Amino acid sequence: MTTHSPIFVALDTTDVDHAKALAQKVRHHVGGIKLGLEFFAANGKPGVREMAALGLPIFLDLKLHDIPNTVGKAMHALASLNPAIVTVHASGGRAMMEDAKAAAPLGTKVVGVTMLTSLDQSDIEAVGFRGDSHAQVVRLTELAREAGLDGVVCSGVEVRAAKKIWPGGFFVVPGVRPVDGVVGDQKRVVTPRQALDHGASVLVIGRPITKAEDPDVAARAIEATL
Ligand SMILES: O=c1ccn([C@@H]2O[C@H](COP(=O)(O)O)[C@@H](O)[C@H]2O)c(=O)[nH]1
Repeated sequence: MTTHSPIFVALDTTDVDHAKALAQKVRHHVGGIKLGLEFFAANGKPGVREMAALGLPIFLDLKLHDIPNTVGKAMHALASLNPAIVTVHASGGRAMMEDAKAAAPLGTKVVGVTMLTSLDQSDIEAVGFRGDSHAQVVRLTELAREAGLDGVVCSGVEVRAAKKIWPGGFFVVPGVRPVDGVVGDQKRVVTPRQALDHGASVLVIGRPITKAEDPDVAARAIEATL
């Protein structure tokens, strides 16, 4: 790892060369790179290998969500990439998370997405979940812990509550925006400093860095607030 920064920069692009160029620009201010569905759908495992060759830890944010057998097999197929972190949806249930963890390489942290940071209270009600975001995150954090996962993904609004019930858990927080940053499609948002103060282990930050006029300057400015 180049630095001990808690920032994983989300490289949401289909273009490997663009992803590599961004990673090279910000590499001294981030602790790793996050590749998601957009990147993986376009470039698959060869693309991930190209990114891994840069020498930064890889967070594969594929949010696996299917029956236990399918997720276990998918995780097995990803194992050769040795990612630092992989996501599954905690709402896939305990057996699914158990099979995901069992199929993951030893050094890979498997974390459960509790409630997407792009959802607010009205969205939760529309999909039929009960309670507010805290209730949803705490319930799924308990389930993820029982299933043997390493931690969860939640917003900075709930991370304190999640950490309270799982002090040894690993907490990934997206939906992070610098003061006055453009919020976009995120709905439960905190600043990088607040996320860390509330218990985040890792901050996922995409557009505030990747869409900045100078991504290196943006990453450096965010790092300076931590
Ligand atoms: O609840 C979640 C889970 C994952 N994400 C991912 O994080 C980044 C955030 O990007 P920004 O540009 O900083 O908004 C993105 O890759 C999402 O897929 C999330 O936002 N919320």
